Amino acid sequence: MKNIFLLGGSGSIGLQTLHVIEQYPEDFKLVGISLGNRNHASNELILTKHQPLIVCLKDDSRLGVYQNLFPNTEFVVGDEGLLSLATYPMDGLLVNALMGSVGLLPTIKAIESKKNIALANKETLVMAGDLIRKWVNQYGVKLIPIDSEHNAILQALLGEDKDDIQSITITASGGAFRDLPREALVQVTKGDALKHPNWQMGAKITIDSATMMNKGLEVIEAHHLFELPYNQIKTVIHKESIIHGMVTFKDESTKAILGYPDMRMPILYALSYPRHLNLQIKPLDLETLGTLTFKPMDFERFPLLKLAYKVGELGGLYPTVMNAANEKAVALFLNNDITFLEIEKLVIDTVEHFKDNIESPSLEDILRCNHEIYEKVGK
Ligand SMILES: NC(=O)C1=CN([C@@H]2O[C@H](COP(=O)(O)OP(=O)(O)OC[C@H]3O[C@@H](n4cnc5c(N)ncnc54)[C@H](OP(=O)(O)O)[C@@H]3O)[C@@H](O)[C@H]2O)C=CC1
Ligand SMILES: CC(=O)[C@@H](O)[C@H](O)COP(=O)(O)O
Ligand SMILES: [Mn+2]
Repeated sequence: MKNIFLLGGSGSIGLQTLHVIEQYPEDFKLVGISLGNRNHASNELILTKHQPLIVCLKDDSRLGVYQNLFPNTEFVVGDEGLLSLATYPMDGLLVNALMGSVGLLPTIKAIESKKNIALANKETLVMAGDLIRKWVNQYGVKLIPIDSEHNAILQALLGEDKDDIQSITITASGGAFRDLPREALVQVTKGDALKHPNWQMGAKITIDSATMMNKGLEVIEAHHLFELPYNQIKTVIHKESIIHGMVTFKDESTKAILGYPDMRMPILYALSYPRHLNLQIKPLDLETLGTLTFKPMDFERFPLLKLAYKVGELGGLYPTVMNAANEKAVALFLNNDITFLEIEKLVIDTVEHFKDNIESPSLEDILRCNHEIYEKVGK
């Protein structure tokens, strides 16, 4: 039985993780969870069903209500509460399904408390990939990606020698506006941008997908996960999202992992790694699948992906700057404060004006930079 600590339990990945856990009562036990404020009825159902030992609430607005309903559960609150959950003194796997930079510190604290990590929160690796890799090695824990492309590449790499890799390829659906030229982006709305063609996901990543920032974050995430230079990390538009990731070896043979777009597959693999357990989802049927299509990535059409490669190469605080600017710009867009194209502009301008890079920043440098950029962008 594996103990599971789930951060971001009320979100898209969080709820799908719960769905997976519920299919395997003999294998996984939810012992800790963090929950937001979106749906209290759903939160109460989760707590009734799983009876976790510790629960982190986003704020204390309904703390008393929860404490009365679940007197045997320990409740903690806010950012400090996330750290208490991450460091809970019990072995287990921490699933980080938080959205954004808030995910970084709990990941680090969980590593220090020797928990294995199943990581959906890609922002963690974008901001502090070098430090995370160092701590993962130092504390001897596993870091397993949930992000579908990286999870697929992890599967394709199992049993292979890193020296035999020629390149890895991350596929991109193209997002909500993949068929629109740049000129048409002037008039797109929030509602349009939130319509992802293939995946049902949280709002922030859905917008990142429409700007192609998501692929940029994923390229940096892959650099840290697989310890590959950026010229060995490729992206291609694959609008069906059936192939999630590929590894090409030096002899030109290529391994690809396929499946319908359903996050329960990579989530289960991250929970059961390196085993593949039964999963009751739509079986892949090649006969009805039809044609799989591929288009070269257009870096002029998607300048944020081009920026991410540049920022990744520059290293230091640059990925944190890009990530913080993007997180703020997307929040402003979702709040109807800026237009879709202003997301790109804010992110590019912020990176261009940044002059205080540090080659090997400490965690404190990264957190301070993240906070300063987030506060400054859009002001
Ligand atoms: N959704 C997907 O299919 C995929 C997601 N990812 C990555 O996984 C992560 C989560 O994505 P997704 O599930 O879509 O996002 P959601 O927005 O659906 O869920 C995010 C979760 O984090 C919680 N949260 C956000 N901010 C805070 C905070 N400050 N304090 C405490 N809790 C907080 C939310 O609470 P609340 O309920 O209140 O909003 C929610 O539980 C992201 O990094 C994303 O890039 C990667 C691949 C696929
Ligand atoms: C499901 C998943 O892993 C997302 O990160 C997905 O990749 C988003 O789709 P895009 O390919 O459009 O970015
Ligand atoms: Mn992905």
